[in-house]
Amino acid sequence: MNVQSPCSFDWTDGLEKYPVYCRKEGGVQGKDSMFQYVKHNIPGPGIDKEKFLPVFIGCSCHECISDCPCVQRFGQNYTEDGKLKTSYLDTDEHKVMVECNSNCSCSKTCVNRVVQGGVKVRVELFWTVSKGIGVRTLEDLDPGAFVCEYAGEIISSDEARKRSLAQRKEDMNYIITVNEHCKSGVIKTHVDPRNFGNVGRFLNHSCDPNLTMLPVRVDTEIPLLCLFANRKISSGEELTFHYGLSSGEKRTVYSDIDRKESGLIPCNCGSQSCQGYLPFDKTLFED
Ligand SMILES: C[S@@+](CC[C@H](N)C(=O)[O-])C[C@H]1O[C@@H](n2cnc3c(N)ncnc32)[C@H](O)[C@@H]1O
Repeated sequence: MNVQSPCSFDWTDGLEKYPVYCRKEGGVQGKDSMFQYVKHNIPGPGIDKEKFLPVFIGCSCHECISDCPCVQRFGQNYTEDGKLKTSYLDTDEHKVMVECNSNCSCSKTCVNRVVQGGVKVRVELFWTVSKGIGVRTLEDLDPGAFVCEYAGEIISSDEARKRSLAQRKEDMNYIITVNEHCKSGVIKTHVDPRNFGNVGRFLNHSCDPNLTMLPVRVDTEIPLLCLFANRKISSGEELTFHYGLSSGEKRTVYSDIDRKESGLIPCNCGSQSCQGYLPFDKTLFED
């Protein structure tokens, strides 16, 4: 794969470790009118800024191995070479993952700090045949490799519902809702990278994806929605994740007009297990 820059500007505004360029074919315009690049989540409407302040107690380790209090409390989630343990990718039962944080005295290269540094691998944007812009990797990836966050504005459920209803007639939707089921109920996190987002906003959906999204916490209770390779991925492959549970609808039931009313978008992932439509959170479309 040719890693040379195919167009002149870096879509991350120099904020990430590696620049992200876009292949010109398909006539992708400059990004300035589309969105503002942010490396991590920012508070949006309806979110108390205090929720973004550090809440976790720090460790005083030099090297965070098994006796680090953070590792003892939240587990050793990563291998020595910074990959997510693959057992985490094979199960629907996910434990709470918390990394060392800004109250810890370990360095930025601590083995318990994997997702907090931003995009970890070289990627580029490209124009897909039927899904708009997509993201592909410019390097081979092993299972468990961290690729990027799905970062954007964190918004309240009311705001997510308002924005989803407003966006239902548009072709591109960006709001992702993650539901974490815990003893005290369901924690809902809504991220909208449409106006403020990182490279994750260009990841397309697939019914047979090569990335898995998992919530990881660093400083605050608000999780980072992190994307890890769930299998070996070759340089040049498009990176995709599953946008949610299947909507369960059949492709032939809706005409395009009905689709615009219902918010359903036909899925063009091309996989053998394609469910026909992009998944979405129905509760966001109820008045
Ligand atoms: C988060 S954006 C992904 C980036 C988008 N392709 C772009 O050009 O900005 C989600 C939107 O991309 C399109 N998309 C993503 N996956 C798709 C798929 N499998 N089939 C059809 N359209 C898809 C849909 O319009 C969806 O609302």
